Amino acid sequence: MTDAGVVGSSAAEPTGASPASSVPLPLDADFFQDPEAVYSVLREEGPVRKVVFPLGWGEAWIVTRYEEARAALADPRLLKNDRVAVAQYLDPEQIGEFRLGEDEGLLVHMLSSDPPDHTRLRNLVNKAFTSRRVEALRPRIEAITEQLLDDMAARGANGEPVDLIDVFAGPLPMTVICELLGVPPNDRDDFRSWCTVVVADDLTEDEERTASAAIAGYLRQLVAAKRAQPGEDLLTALVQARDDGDRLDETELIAMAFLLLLAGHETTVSLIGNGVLALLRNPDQLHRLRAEPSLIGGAVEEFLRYDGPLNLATTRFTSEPVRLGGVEIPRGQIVMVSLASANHDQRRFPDAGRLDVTRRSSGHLGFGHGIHYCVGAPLARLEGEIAFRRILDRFPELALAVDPSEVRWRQSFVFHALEHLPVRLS
Ligand code: HEM
Repeated sequence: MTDAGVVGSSAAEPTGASPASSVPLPLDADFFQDPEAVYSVLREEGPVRKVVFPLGWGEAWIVTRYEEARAALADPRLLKNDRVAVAQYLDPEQIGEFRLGEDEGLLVHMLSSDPPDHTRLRNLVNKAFTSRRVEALRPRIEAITEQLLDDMAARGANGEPVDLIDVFAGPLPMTVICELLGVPPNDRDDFRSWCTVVVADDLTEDEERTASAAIAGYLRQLVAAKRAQPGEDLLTALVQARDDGDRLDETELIAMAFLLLLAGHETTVSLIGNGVLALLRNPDQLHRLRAEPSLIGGAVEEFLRYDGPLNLATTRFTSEPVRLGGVEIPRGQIVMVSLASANHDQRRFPDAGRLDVTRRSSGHLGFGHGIHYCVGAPLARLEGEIAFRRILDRFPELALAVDPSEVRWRQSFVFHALEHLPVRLS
């Protein structure tokens, strides 16, 4: 990587380079602590520009303004299926590092499919995540929340610091999605640790293959167990859909389970963690929310906009030249849409850098947009609403247990997630 035109190694300096000449994107330790410092520069330069990702990921186009990001997410010329892309127009070298779990078939899921496969796969689970079906989970989610907060209270008694991610924000969504899919309690820790490995950005090929093989092997066994002994869970329903008809094949079934489990917990952890941190850093907003709990639903949307769990949307490829915000992206290019940047675009959200729990944040891109819009959004919203309501109610003296500058973000291009969130309850 050269120094020429580095965006944001001093993030304040615009590059002046044309959108078609690539500049290295400084996704270094500083970036993860404050992505907005880089995005604000990129956004002012233009809506779209070509960049080089570190760690040998190669070149891609990054979309940073709201209008263009929304348009890109809904553009049918931007495809998701990299197997088709490689077969038809993409240099396999180009996307080497943008793949995950390919050898094990974990990738043949809806989020890396295009219509008609995407439509077929999504239709199999759409119904399980409608607002009405999800609302039926409320009592169970409340019970899990209460139990976890009891544990947290016990650990935090006498003013001891507790890690909110470890004891609450992590286990809540993991327990909910595992119960929904029918993953036995004893297997959950293993699954979570494989997932943590598989989503890391700096894996060697060997590490990635080992983690993907462990996940795929485990899920194959789980599917076999559901066949032998059907349950009342979503995975059993998917196994039956596979066996009763021709609606998905065995590899797609495993990949679907992987996607739902991974997407179902990796992100919601950060809705809770990032949201609690945002409130603790903005005491006026915390007071407002405590005084008016009816604002919590809207506040969850604002957390998703202000410091959402995903930095970038997943990889897309141009199947033909695409003009976006006046910039021509040639055919066969990788396009990364920055959800975090779009959600901070002043053109769409005035005073975007300010947390405002009364803001009308609808239209934010935290759950994506277009046909891949998050299928689990109703579940994530419900978990978020319950989590914030109960945390604020039970811990009126909740405070950060470290200086705000000591809070560290995980080094991940895609996820915007805290490593830990040490808090005191009293
Ligand atoms: C706050 C929590 C969550 C956030 C911020 C989030 C965000 C997103 C985003 C941005 C996308 C689109 C990615 C893209 O277009 O590249 C997506 C897709 C998806 N999400 Fe979520 N998600 C969350 C929770 C969940 C949960 C709880 C589930 C549960 C099953 C889930 C399942 C999925 C699935 C299956 C897709 C793929 C949809 C498709 O391709 O049609 N997500 N999510």
